[in-house]
Amino acid sequence: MRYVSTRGQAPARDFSSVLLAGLAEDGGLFMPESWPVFSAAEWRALRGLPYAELAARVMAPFTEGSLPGDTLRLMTQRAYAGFGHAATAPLVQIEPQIFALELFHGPTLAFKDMAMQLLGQLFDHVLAERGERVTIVGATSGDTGSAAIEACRDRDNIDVVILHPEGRTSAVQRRQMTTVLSPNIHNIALQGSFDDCQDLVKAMFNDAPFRQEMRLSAVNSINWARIAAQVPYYVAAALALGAPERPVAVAVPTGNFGNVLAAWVARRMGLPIERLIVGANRNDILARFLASNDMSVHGVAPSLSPSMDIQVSSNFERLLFELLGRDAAATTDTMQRFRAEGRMPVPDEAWRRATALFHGFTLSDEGTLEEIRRLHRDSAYLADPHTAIGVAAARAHRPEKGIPVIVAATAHPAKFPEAVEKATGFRPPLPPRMADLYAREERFAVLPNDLEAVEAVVRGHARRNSH
Ligand SMILES: Cc1ncc(COP(=O)(O)O)c(C=O)c1O
Ligand SMILES: N[C@@H](CCOP(=O)(O)O)C(=O)O
Repeated sequence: MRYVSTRGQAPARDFSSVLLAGLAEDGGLFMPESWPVFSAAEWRALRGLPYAELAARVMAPFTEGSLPGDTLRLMTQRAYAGFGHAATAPLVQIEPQIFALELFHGPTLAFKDMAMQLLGQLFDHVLAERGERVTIVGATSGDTGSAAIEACRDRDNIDVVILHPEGRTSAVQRRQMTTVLSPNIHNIALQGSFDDCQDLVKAMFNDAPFRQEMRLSAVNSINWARIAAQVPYYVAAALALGAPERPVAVAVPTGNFGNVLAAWVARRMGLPIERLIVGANRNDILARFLASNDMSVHGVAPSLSPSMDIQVSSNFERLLFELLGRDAAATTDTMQRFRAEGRMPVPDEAWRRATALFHGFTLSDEGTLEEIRRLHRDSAYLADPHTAIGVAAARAHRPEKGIPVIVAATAHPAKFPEAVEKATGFRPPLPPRMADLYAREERFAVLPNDLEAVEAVVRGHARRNSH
């Protein structure tokens, strides 16, 4: 499989090169040159397979030409071996028609592990094969950072620098990152929002000499490998609920638009997903876009679902590219105007095409607490604030009877104990292996929102590269 940039000015690349590059050299995001489509018989053949096997088969078209099928299979087996649930991503019915797809049984208790554990394997393999090393720079609103750190800690050929917005993650999320004292792991608490962190990461990639010198690589969902590794769980869930004979809907608590885009990709591959429901907190730019074609940035406001405190959703560019008929020049122009004016001018017919499939929903903090309370009371289900928004979104946009809704349950409630306790009176405990999290030493640097300052710190850490 070859990949092209949404901005049309970077050379096409294979999967391994896309993995290492992260962002395309022209500032765009990589997309498959064409979409693989599975037939109904091919979907049926995946039904009931162990998750690692299913994941390898679903991802195979994306890695074709870069990785032999057996190598990929070995990696998926290793990636999911350490998960805390035999089903890897179990599907739990929480009310009529609504099912939680629990994606939080990995080492850091959030859905990011589903892709990141595999990315760790992929980086190992490709870097060893090429005899190269990389400096990973990542932005996190709380979960990507710890999942990346967990997947890449103690690697000789990878340095990891993660930027999180100072004071805007939960304490558990922050400590999961900052208490990892491995020599190749570095945390920066940025005086700004997640959007500022993500802007700085992109700015480092767009600084060509710096990017080259540091051999930068990405673990955010700007990296296509992240999206590809998030497709299989939608396939597994849909098959379990009767696909390909029976259509399903998918509801996703959304921030950077990566997780819901992965569901869109599954649909593009022929999985019968009837609708995609996008849940938002008060940072509701995507819901506003879907309701009235208003994609304007209002500034990031803190909420009880901090991982979704995002206004500029990177992966929207991938959908835009498709909505504009893969017109890279129009995509570039639209993205540049968005950056310059803070408002994205999406043509009306493209917006209508989006709204035929995507439905938006916004929930306040009070609504989120009420939803956590309701799920606990009526379904004996303990949801974290992000998952609660997904469930409320599913209920608000529930399709006709007979079409089940898969809700991406994106984090374990123990990552957000204060919110869950406030709603239910019950404080979910961390698993025993994390019981001493609050007693562990933390290490991180606090930096202003300034590219030069951040690049200096990255350079300092990546200097190990030349030894
Ligand atoms: C717990 C949780 N839920 C939802 C989201 C939003 O997912 P996405 O950024 O893929 O839209 C995130 C962060 O990405 C998250 O960590
Ligand atoms: N919510 C994320 C933000 C980054 O998203 P990503 O999927 O692009 O890595 C987080 O928790 O860090």
